[in-house]
Amino acid sequence: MNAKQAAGYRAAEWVKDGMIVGLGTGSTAFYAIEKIGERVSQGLKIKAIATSNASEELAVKYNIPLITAGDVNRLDLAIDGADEVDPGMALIKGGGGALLREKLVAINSDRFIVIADSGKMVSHLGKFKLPIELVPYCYEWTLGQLKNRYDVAFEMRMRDGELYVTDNGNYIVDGAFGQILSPGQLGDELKAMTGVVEHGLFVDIAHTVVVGYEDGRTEVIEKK
Ligand SMILES: O=C(CO)[C@H](O)[C@H](O)COP(=O)(O)O
Repeated sequence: MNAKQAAGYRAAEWVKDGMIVGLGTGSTAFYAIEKIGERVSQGLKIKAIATSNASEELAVKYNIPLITAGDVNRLDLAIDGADEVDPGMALIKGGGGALLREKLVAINSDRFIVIADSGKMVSHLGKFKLPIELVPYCYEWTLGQLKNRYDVAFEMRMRDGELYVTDNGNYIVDGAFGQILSPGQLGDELKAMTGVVEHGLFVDIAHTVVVGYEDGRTEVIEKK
């Protein structure tokens, strides 16, 4: 068992019969989905909503019944990975490009459980480049605004030589902020910029962090 698997499997224990569950995206969320799928095959009765096309495919593969947002008002639980987690449980997410759907699912869940290998735990956010989702229309102007406002390197995310396109049809720019001292303030500023759809700072959203270690141990940290 590796650290991501340990965290994902442990978080899957929170899922109970009758719950509506948000399924995260990425290599750690994969293990949570795998374990939930195993429990569904043993009779667990839940419904789920996926945060990306990739996670939806996994849910289908594991016969996890899926719903859409129109079917429910809120979720009982969401389980998702993170790229960085600070001591106050603020996160950087979006390394896998699913930040918008992930944030929508997380903020509409009664409990948001973050699953992370111990290497994701940091004293300050920002070493991991912050993903920012942009509307494709005139994105060059939005990028220009970002560059004018912040003295950091911004790089449009690419895939196979083309601009990376999210499941929502948007672009992503990654910002090398270095050390983010006020994630809430930076998040508010980014959100206020026309052309920015969403950013990967998740502040005051997580309720629980499950940290996985390489020897298979896990540690559960609850919000104070
Ligand atoms: O935010 C995400 C996807 O948008 C992921 O949760 C994050 O990138 C962590 O991924 P992994 O578990 O593969 O390290």
